[in-house]
Amino acid sequence: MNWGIIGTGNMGKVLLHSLTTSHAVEEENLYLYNRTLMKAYELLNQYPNVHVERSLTNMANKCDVLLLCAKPKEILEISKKLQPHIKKEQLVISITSSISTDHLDQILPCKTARMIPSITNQSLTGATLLTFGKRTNTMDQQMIKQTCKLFSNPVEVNDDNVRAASDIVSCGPAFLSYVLEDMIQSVEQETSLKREEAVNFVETMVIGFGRLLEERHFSLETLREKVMVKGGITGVGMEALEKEIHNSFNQVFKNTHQKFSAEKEMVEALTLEAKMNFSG
Ligand SMILES: NC(=O)c1ccc[n+]([C@@H]2O[C@H](COP(=O)([O-])OP(=O)(O)OC[C@H]3O[C@@H](n4cnc5c(N)ncnc54)[C@H](OP(=O)(O)O)[C@@H]3O)[C@@H](O)[C@H]2O)c1
Repeated sequence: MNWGIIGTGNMGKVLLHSLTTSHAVEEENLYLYNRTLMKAYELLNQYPNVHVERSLTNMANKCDVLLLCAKPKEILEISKKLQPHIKKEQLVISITSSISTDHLDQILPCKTARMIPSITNQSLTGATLLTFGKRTNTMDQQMIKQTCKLFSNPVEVNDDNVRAASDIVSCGPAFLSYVLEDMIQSVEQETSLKREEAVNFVETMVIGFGRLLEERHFSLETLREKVMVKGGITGVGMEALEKEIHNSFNQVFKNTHQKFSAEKEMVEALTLEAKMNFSG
């Protein structure tokens, strides 16, 4: 089975890495296409046996599964261009929350799915969020799940929960990095610890923290309880933290959902326009 990655930016590259290193797809069965073709050709240095194609038509002709790894508006443009070349048994997958399988179904005559990756998939961990289009059958769904299982923990999500789940799974690593960077900045301002040492301590701590959770030694709650002696040193630190950051993620999720609604409105309008052009 041949897989294609259309768009070799951040996420296209993460998926290229996770699909090949997990052997979910062998390099010989992977096809790449990017708007700026040179960037796709450059990937041959790292992945010498993948194929780079010069057009979307070639991608449609050669691949059974196509991953659309671009921004929402770009995905719609790509889908419109693919439309005349796609057959009903092919599978086209959106990797972005605001392009649902219903949107793709309105433009394309084939099977569709949504597969939202996370940067954590690069190290063959973390979740992928899956939604299956109405034209997929059980075999298609099993095939996608089994493929994702080789580099992640696949979880099915519906349209109502997709944004909240993506906020944690996909945006979460950026949010947590920010919080940890803030910890480093504060320790540098308030103590004699040098930045380089602080970075090293934080990175080592986070890797150990992840491993404790992975090995199921603690839940988040029991871990916190274990470390924090109330009235002890962690306890007084926690008092300050509770005052400063408690509930601060509420606004984060309000913002992401507001942007998501605006993006969905834009996608709805452009999908309708594309549909009318095809039928007219
Ligand atoms: N970042 C994350 O952790 C994450 C996680 C899950 C989902 N996502 C979603 O993934 C999507 C892509 O994000 P990204 O960070 O990978 O974006 P990105 O780095 O900007 O990559 C987009 C790629 O698509 C290419 N492209 C655009 N239009 C094209 C066309 N018509 N034909 C072929 N290639 C085209 C671009 O080519 P050029 O080289 O010419 O610009 C670029 O390489 C976004 O919708 C985002 O919401 C991101």
